[in-house]
Amino acid sequence: MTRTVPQHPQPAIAQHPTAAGTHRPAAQPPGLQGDPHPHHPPALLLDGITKTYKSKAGAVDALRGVTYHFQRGSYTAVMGPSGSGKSTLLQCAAGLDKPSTGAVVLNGIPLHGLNEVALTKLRREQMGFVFQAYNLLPSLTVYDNVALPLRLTGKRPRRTDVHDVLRQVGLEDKAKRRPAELSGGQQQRVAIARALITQPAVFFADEPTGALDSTTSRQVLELLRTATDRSGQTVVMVTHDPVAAAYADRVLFLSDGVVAGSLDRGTPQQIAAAMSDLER
Ligand SMILES: Nc1ncnc2c1ncn2[C@@H]1O[C@H](COP(=O)(O)OP(=O)(O)OP(=O)(O)O)[C@@H](O)[C@H]1O
Repeated sequence: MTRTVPQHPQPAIAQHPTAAGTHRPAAQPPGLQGDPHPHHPPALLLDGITKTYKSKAGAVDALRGVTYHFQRGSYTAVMGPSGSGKSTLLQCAAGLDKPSTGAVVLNGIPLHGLNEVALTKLRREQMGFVFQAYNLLPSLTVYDNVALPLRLTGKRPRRTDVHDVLRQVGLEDKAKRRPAELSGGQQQRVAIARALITQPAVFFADEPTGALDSTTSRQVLELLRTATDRSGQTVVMVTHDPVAAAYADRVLFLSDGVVAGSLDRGTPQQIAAAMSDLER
């Protein structure tokens, strides 16, 4: 894939003309649809997804037609103003919520064709989750927290595999501790080890560094970077932080429920400038 680094003060992102100030579902131009590959299915395909939340206060169109190909081994940050649909996109992409229309296809498997049991199985086997709340089980040791996803899929975790992922996140010596005995950054690294153990095709990360200081944030972001560079895994990460987003190959900007633009290999400064253009 050719990467271009736009030089500010040129426009940092190519904005889609219908993205702002309109509530019509907008067909995205091909340039904003990721990188369709003629021979390999993308790790994750969002195909024209919309999401409308209905409540007593009325309907909210959180996503208004998003088509995007996340290629295998890519690391994509999703950014956008508050309320632009980032969390909704992640929830739909990970099968935690259903789009109102459109399809989500993971490794060639359409999620809408699966019942709850099959969806849960696919999620456990092919997706890894790293969220701001670490969601570790407090009564289990670090070792058992990391081994849990394998146990849930009925596999017997091999000690060497658990120790191997703990070593990757630099916590081999903490295997017998409980989460409450670790710092926030260490807990997040346990959460990453737990996501790594099943070797998922796609990692979904929602503000993974939101609660961390800059040193531990860097460690966590580098671990996700390594997952793509060494193992060809795919990362989709929602973040508000331009420094975190700069670890990605590409930043995808959402605005008002549509893809408003993208920026490849941007520096934190370029990403921040693009964000403020979007919020203007
Ligand atoms: N369960 C829900 N019921 C009704 N409306 C919702 C629900 N969840 C989200 N929304 C609305 O959908 C829109 C998109 O929300 P979403 O949480 O996806 O945005 P976001 O970009 O992740 O925002 P933030 O950066 O503030 O977390 C917002 O207008 C929000 O109010």
